[in-house]
Amino acid sequence: MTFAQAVTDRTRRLDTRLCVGLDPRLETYRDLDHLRAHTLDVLEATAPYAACLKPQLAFYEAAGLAGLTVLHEVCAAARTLGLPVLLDGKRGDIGSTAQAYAQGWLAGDHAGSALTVNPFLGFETLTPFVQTARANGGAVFVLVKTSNPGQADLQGHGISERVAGEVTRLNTQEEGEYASVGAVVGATHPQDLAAFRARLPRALLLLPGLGAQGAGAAQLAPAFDAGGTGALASASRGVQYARGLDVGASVAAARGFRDELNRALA
Ligand SMILES: O=c1ccn([C@@H]2O[C@H](COP(=O)(O)O)[C@@H](O)[C@H]2O)c(=O)[nH]1
Repeated sequence: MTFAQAVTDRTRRLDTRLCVGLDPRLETYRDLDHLRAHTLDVLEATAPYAACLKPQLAFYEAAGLAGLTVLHEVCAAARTLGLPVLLDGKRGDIGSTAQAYAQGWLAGDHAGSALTVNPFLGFETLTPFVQTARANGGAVFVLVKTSNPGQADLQGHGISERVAGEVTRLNTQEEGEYASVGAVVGATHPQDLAAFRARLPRALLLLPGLGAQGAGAAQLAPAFDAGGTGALASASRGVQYARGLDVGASVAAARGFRDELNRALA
C-alpha cells in the first residue's frame, strides 16, 4: 500500500483527518531520555485519533545524534502502530544533493514515508524526490502556500499557483485515486482552500497551522473531497503540549481536533 493509500484507508477506517505533529523541544525536558519517553507516550496515546504522524526533523536534529536516534524510534513505533509517517524536512537542493536527501528520507528505513520538499530551486530539482517516493511507495509534499504570515513575500504573485500546476502535472503521470505528489497549503488560508483543492485534484493536501498558529478546524472543509478524504489537517504544539506535558491533555486535544474536523465535514 502506498503512503497516499495508507492515509486514505486510515481516514476511512478511523474517521480521522488529523495529522499529529511531534516536535519535541529539548528545553522542555529534564534530559533526552525524558524527551524520548514523553514523545513516544504522546505518539502511542494519540495514534487512535491520527490519520498520519508528522515529526518535524528540525527538533530531532537540534538534539544532535541522540535526537536522530529518537526520531528513528518514533518512526519505528509509528510503523508498528500502523501510522503513516510524513517527515517534515522541507528539503530541496540541486539534483545530485536532492538525490541524497531522497535516499536518506524516502528509501531504506524510511521506505513508504512521505517528506515535505521545497521547490524554490526549480521544478527539475523535485525529480529525485518524486522518483524515489514512487519507487518506494512513499510521497512528497511540495510547499505550495505555507502557513506563516511572511509567505506572501515570495509565494504571492501567482507563484503558489505555478507550483500547484507542477504538482498536478506530476500527478498525471500516475494512476489511482491520490497520487504520490501532495501539496502543503496552510490551514491559516481558509479562503484559498477551495481554489487549491480544485487546482490539485489528485494531490493530498497537508494543512499545517491548526491550533497554535490560530487556524480552526471549522473552516477547513473546502480542502477535502466529496468523500471527506484528500487532506490532512496538522497540529503539533496543540497536541504534544496541549497542557504542559500532560499526556491525557494531548489525547483530549487530538480527539477534539478530530471531532471538530468531522463536524466541519458533516
Ligand atoms: O506551511 C507550513 C509547513 C510546515 N509547518 C510545520 O508544521 C508544524 C506546525 O507546528 P504547530 O506547533 O502546530 O504550529 C511545524 O513543525 C512547522 O515547521 C508549518 O507550520 N507551516
